[in-house]
Amino acid sequence: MYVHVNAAVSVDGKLSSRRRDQVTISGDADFDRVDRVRADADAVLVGVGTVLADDPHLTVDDADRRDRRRRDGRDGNPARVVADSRARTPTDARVLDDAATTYLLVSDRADPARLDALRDAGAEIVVAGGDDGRVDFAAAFDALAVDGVERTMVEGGGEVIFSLFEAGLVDELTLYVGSLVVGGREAPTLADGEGFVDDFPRLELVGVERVDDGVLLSYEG
Ligand SMILES: NC(=O)c1ccc[n+]([C@@H]2O[C@H](COP(=O)([O-])OP(=O)(O)OC[C@H]3O[C@@H](n4cnc5c(N)ncnc54)[C@H](OP(=O)(O)O)[C@@H]3O)[C@@H](O)[C@H]2O)c1
Ligand SMILES: Nc1nc(=O)c(N)c(NC[C@H](O)[C@H](O)[C@H](O)COP(=O)(O)O)[nH]1
Repeated sequence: MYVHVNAAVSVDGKLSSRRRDQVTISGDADFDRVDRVRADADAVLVGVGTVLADDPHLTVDDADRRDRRRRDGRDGNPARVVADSRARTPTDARVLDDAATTYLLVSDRADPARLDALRDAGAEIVVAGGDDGRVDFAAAFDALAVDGVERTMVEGGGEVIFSLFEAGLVDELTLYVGSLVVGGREAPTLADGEGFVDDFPRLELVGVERVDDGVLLSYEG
């Protein structure tokens, strides 16, 4: 699985405010770039924290890009994937509408009745639990690959992105740094989780570009 993490942060590295509601950091050009990255992916992945906070749709906005995908024999939108160990995704979440296939990655601790309700709402359930009761991403990606998902774009949030770095699964990171200060010790950052104390993952900086009123940094994992 090729894993491309994309996120937008404030100058102080925050994904959103301490209220954890969505903060618009990207400008129009960056959102258009995000749409292009989505259109190139087989799947777009977020954690359930992002679903609960933002209720994202995770589809391709640009009709030409969707048409191009269909001409290439693909679905108009990439699949949507939610890391959701305990099946907390609301059954009326926007990711569960019929615009694309949606996989929920759950652990074996998820309540079977919740799973039935989510299946009825259109979700494909993938059980891939790790020893810590959370999603084992390596196992989940192997399961998705069987369905032809070879390229996944990850759109956050900070808990999921930390776990992917911890598991050594990040191939590429694009980070838009907007020119605003958010602050807040409880505000989510690019990589939260437990944090590293040694053996810090190192990335290779491969691109720096001014976009909107911010900077797009491109890294290889
Ligand atoms: N600026 C941006 O680019 C951007 C992008 C996305 C999100 N955001 C913001 O980020 C915030 C949400 O981020 P978040 O960090 O709270 O949530 P998140 O990373 O989207 O989701 C975290 C949840 O995913 C579940 N999960 C399942 N398996 C996991 C694993 N192996 N590792 C980590 N998590 C796993 C956990 O819940 P369970 O234990 O219940 O499974 C965990 O609490 C919101 O404020 C949103 O607006 C900003
Ligand atoms: N690239 C980017 N710039 C931002 O300023 C911002 N706040 C996000 N946030 C990502 C988060 O996952 C959002 O929930 C989805 O970008 C919403 O996706 P939809 O438009 O609903 O498909 N992403």
